[in-house]
Order: sequence, then C-alpha cells, then structure tokens
Amino acid sequence: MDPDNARMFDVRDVRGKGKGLFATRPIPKGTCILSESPIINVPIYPSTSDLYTLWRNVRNLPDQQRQAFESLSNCHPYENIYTEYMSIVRTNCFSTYEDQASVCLDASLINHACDANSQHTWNHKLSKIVFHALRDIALDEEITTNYIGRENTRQERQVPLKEIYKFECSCELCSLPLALSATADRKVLRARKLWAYFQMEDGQKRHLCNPLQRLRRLEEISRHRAELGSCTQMHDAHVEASALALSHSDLARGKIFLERAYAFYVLEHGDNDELAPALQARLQNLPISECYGQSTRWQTDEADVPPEQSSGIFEEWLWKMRDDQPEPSLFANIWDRSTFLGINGLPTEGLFDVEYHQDASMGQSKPKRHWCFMAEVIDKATPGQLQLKVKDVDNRITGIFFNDRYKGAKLPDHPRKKGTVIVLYAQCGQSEAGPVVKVRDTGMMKTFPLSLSKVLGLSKRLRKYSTPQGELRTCHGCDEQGSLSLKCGKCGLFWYCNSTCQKAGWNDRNHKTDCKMLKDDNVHSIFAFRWHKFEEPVRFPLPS
Ligand SMILES: C[S@@+](CC[C@H](N)C(=O)[O-])C[C@H]1O[C@@H](n2cnc3c(N)ncnc32)[C@H](O)[C@@H]1O
Repeated sequence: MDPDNARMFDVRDVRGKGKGLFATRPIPKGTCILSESPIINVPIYPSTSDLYTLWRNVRNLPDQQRQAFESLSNCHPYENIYTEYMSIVRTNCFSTYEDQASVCLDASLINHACDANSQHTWNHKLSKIVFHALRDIALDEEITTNYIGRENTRQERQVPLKEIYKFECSCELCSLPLALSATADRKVLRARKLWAYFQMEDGQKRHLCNPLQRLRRLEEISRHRAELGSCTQMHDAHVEASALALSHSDLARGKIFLERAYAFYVLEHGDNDELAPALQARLQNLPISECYGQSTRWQTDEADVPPEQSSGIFEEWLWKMRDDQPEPSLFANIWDRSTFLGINGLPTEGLFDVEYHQDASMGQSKPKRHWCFMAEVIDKATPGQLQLKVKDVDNRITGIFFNDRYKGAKLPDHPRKKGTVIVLYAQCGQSEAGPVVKVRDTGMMKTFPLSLSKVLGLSKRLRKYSTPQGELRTCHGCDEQGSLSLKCGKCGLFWYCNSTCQKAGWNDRNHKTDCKMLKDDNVHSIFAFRWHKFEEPVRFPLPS
C-alpha cells in the first residue's frame, strides 16, 4: 500500500464482502482519500491478443506488484493463466482513459455501495485514479465507491452488480423497503426523462424557447439528483442552468449556478485536474461564455444576488420559483427587459411560455401579463412591402412581418425610419431570413416618430425627475432633492426648485424636447400605462 494513502485508511475483513478499506481517522467531505497510478491497463473490449499482452505485462511487473495483482479477488471462472488474469482485471478494474480498464492495487480493495461515500474519477493531468470523499466519513467507517453510476433504478443496479461482480448489494439504498425503493426509482426515472430533453438539443439558441420552464425542469432534476448524491450529474445540471441564465443575460444566477457546478466538480475530481482551472476562468469572466446575451429577458448584474444565501427564499429566487412581476412604478421602465423585449426574449410563436402565458390547458395560450416587442425602424415600409427591418432593444436586426390580410391595404400607421415600433404580446416567429415578429392585428402595433434611444432616455428622466420619493422630488434643473412645488406648466411632469432651475432644465437639459414628446398622447401613453398591472390584454391606443 502506498504509505501516503495508508495514513487515511487500512484494510479490514468485511463480512460477506471479503476485504475492504476503512477510515483510520475522520475524513472530511471533499478530501482526496486515494490517488493511485494503475499497474495494469487493458482495453475495455479486449481481443485475444490482448490476453497475451496482459499476461506478459503482469509477468513483467516487479515481483511484489505481480504477487499483489495475483492475490486480488477474482469472482469469474477461468480456464488458464491468460483468462485468470483477465478475470482478475474484470473483478477489479476501473475504466480510466480512452476505453482502458485499469487495475490499481489499493483502489481494488474498495467495495461498492450504490450510495457510496466516495467517488472515483480519472485525473488526466496526474494519470492517476483519484477518490474523493463525497461526504464526511467517520473514523472506522468503510470507504465505498459506486462501481456502476448513480442515476440507476434498483433493478438497473442489481443486474450488472450480479453479472459483473457476482454479489447482491445490501447498501442502505438497496435495503429500503419496497415502497420507498419504488419512490427512489421514480425519481431516477423522472430525472432521466427530464434530462433527456436537454440532451436532445445543443447550439447556442437552445435556451431561448420557454426558459422558465427549462429552469423549472433543471430545478426538479437537481432536486432528485441531490438525493441520489451524484456530483457528475449535479455538475451537468448546474452548468446547463448557468448557460440558460447567461443566455438571457442573467449574470447573477449564471454566476451562482456556475459556482455550484464548480463546487460539485471539485468535490468529485479535486481542483488539480485539467478542467478545474478552465471552469475557474469561466467564472472570472462570465460574459465571455459563448451563450451569454442571446436575449436580455432576465438581465441582472453579478451583484444582484439577494443577501440571504442560505434560506429557502434564496433558492426560490435562484430557480425563479415565483413569477417575477414587473416592478410597480409610476412611469414605465422601458429598461425592464421582462416587459420591453428584444426578438430573442419573446415567447416562441405557437408555444406556451410559463412566464408570459396563462395555463395552456384549454389549448390556447393567453397572456398573463403585459409585454411587448420594442425596436427602432431601420428600413421604412413602402407600399406593397409588408415587412419592416428593425433593430431591437438588444441591438439585434430583425423583421416585422404583417399578415397577408393587410396586403395592399394601408399600414396601421406610417413607420418612420429611426422611429420606434412597439408590438404588444409579440411572439418570436420564424421566416426564411430567421426570427421575426409577425403582426396579425393592427391594433397590436404602434410606431412613434422618436428614436429608441430617445424613448429610453425619456424613460430614465421620467423615473428620476417625475417620480416622488416620499415627500421629496428631484429638481430637473440642479438634481437637488426637496419638497418642490414648481412644475413645468406644459407637461406637469418635471419639477424645479425655482425659476432659475426651470430655465436650466428647459434650455441646458433639453426639457424643451422632452416636453414636446410628452405632448403626443401616444408617446405619453407608453410611459403612463401601468405595464405591471394586468387584468386583461389591451390594444392600442393604450388605456390611460
Ligand atoms: C474490486 S473488489 C473489492 C475488494 C474485495 N472485497 C476484496 O476482498 O478484494 C470487488 C469484489 O468485492 C466484492 N464486493 C464489492 N462490493 C461488495 C458489496 N457491496 N457487497 C458484497 N460484495 C462486494 C465482490 O465480490 C466484488 O466482486
């Protein structure tokens, strides 16, 4: 036995299992218990000539290692020295790199448990098999590993253990009463079925459709897998959740999910293999992740993490268990990307989206909140041309298509180049040119002779200067707060300390332009409409 490894465990007889390894001191979760180079490697599917190579390799081992190899347990019948060696390999090997079955002397003494307290992995950098403690292991507790993978039903575990290793597992999981065992199996099957959805797809755009439902599936998968105790599968689910959050520019959740994925990875593999530093590097710079920023539907900053990290409330926030409602405000926050969406953030045409639609059980998805597509017109529609080229709030170029019904008819209004267009309850449809918004009802679309940046700027100013904070208001002339009583006599929305500030606001801070924009009822209605309050879908003109 490697003297370094021996400090943590010794070999003892275990009733019904032969020998096994036992902790000679408490081993904390995450500890690397054993790290060992194989003495023999054989292809997982050996040919006849591999039998001879195996025999020669064993014969060439130093005497002590050869004797140790020959005395390893062997649960398979054999006919000659060649098949005997292969039977020893089959009883004791771990699959390591490139389809190799490898035998290590200490590791071969570790018995199986379906709910094992350690996990073995192959460390490419060290060229060693490593075992890490998945939970705290007590003094004198047997160290176990899972020979066959964790996400299996009882039957799926028992059959190969019997066939390959010739024993019936009696670990705690396998000793559960039948009813509880059946419940555990159902979780295995459910997690596997849900995970299959994610395995069927790849590509950067995979997270755009119905993201909240995807997140809820990942939450359920993670919940079941946490109970099964598999770090590999927990790591995978959290990497996927991170990619999903980052696709929608949610840096706060993307970071937490990736931190968790990293922790699961390190628990199983340690932090000294090739992949751990790559994962760390990704954590340091989330926006370089290839899926980042496909849409801004869930946009957050890394720092937008609620403080109570340990409570259930935090998990609810993390997995978006409660529907996010738009922030109540006096004036529309056009920067809120859950309400004012770009093309990639929109619900997908014809599909139920849990975040935006009411229960689809009646076959038709109805809105359950207000939202719209918002963009700037790049190419004006001309008579007979039923398409608008636009740049959305995420700076993506896309198109708005009008239903054939309007062919030859006058467009709802005359979209101006550089004007802003809004389509209520828009969905992301497909065209030959890629994703587009299709307008079927002219009452759902409105264009304004204002650029998108002007609309966004005005939204910021209205929220800052027109929204009281308790008794106080912010003066649009000097930015000082106070209980102001002088307001713009034209729009009535911007407030001032005195007439000097009002003059400064009008001339130097361009209230002249804002005031003119706000005089337009259509423009005013976008800001005044209570986007956060939903009773039923609306049409243009927006109700006041
Ligand atoms: C890799 S060896 C493990 C060390 C072995 N116990 C020994 O004495 O050398 C695999 C063999 O150990 C036994 N074994 C491993 N885990 C077991 C378990 N949970 N219950 C019963 N036998 C087990 C089986 O005979 C299996 O074929």
